[in-house]
Amino acid sequence: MLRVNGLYKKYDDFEAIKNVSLYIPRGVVYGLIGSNGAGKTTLLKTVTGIFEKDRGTVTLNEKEIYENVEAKKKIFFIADNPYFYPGYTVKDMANFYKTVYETWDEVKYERLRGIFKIDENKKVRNMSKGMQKQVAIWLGLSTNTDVLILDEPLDGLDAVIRQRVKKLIFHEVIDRQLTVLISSHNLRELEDFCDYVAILHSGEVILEKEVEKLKSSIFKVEVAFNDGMPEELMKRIKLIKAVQKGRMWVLVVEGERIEIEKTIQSYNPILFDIVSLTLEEIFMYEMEGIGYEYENINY
Ligand SMILES: Nc1ncnc2c1ncn2[C@@H]1O[C@H](COP(=O)(O)OP(=O)(O)OP(=O)(O)O)[C@@H](O)[C@H]1O
Repeated sequence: MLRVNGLYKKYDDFEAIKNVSLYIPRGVVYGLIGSNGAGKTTLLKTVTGIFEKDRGTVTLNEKEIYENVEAKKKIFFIADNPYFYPGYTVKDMANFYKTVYETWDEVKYERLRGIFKIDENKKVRNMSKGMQKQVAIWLGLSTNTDVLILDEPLDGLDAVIRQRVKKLIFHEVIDRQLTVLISSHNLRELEDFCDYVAILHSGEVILEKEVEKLKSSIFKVEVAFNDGMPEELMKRIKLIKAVQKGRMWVLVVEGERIEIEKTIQSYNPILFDIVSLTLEEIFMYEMEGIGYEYENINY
């Protein structure tokens, strides 16, 4: 598993990463969300050892990654603007990675060639940005490393390719317990893809949660009663937010769905509906709860 503990990274006097700790178990997809300038790229490049850290530890299976060639061979990093050697074709890059990563899987490379449908004899730098991203993902998956770290890999890819890439990565997670750390601006993009999500804001992790737990622990309720909202009910449920719209109340409630239903139904509402929230809505309410102005964060 990948563990980041008390990580700090400065650019001169500017502290871009402040005391970040993450625990990423093997075989999960871990999403890192943050607005422009939140520190995602800095964090990922510091985790992979491209940038030197100022403080803290980053370990893979309890072994420090910094200046540890063996540990680094288990990780493949796809940058937001992936680097390719000048004049190199996809095939040339593949041959280069073959010499670096002992885990390189030629059969997978060939299989993915059929999926991405990109000419392996074309110079990568002459390709469009989206195609270059696809090449990076194609090569990254072919290295067959234990860990794949991706900085906004889906940006610049069209909707069909985005789904295809997600599916390919997902299969690797299921089939061989690949561990994925992926950054994005977009909660909606990662909603159906991640097991865990963390929000980075001004270099700090302000929220980290397991997606399934989150989604099964917070609900939106629309409810109305003949004689108004019973005061006692408000005390019996864990209320995050309550908004009155005429006779109807919209409540955001934390807890088990069945328990919430049972409690509210016991007051004989004349209207009652309970729905799950999107990840974006959950984060919005959670962050309001811890005092962050979500609107100002603008993910
Ligand atoms: N080389 C650098 N020198 C000085 N400051 C830097 C450098 N690189 C990044 N920063 C600053 O560090 C902060 C975090 O930048 P970073 O690129 O890590 O954010 P990000 O979350 O990846 O942003 P984006 O979503 O826009 O790519 C920003 O305030 C940025 O201006």
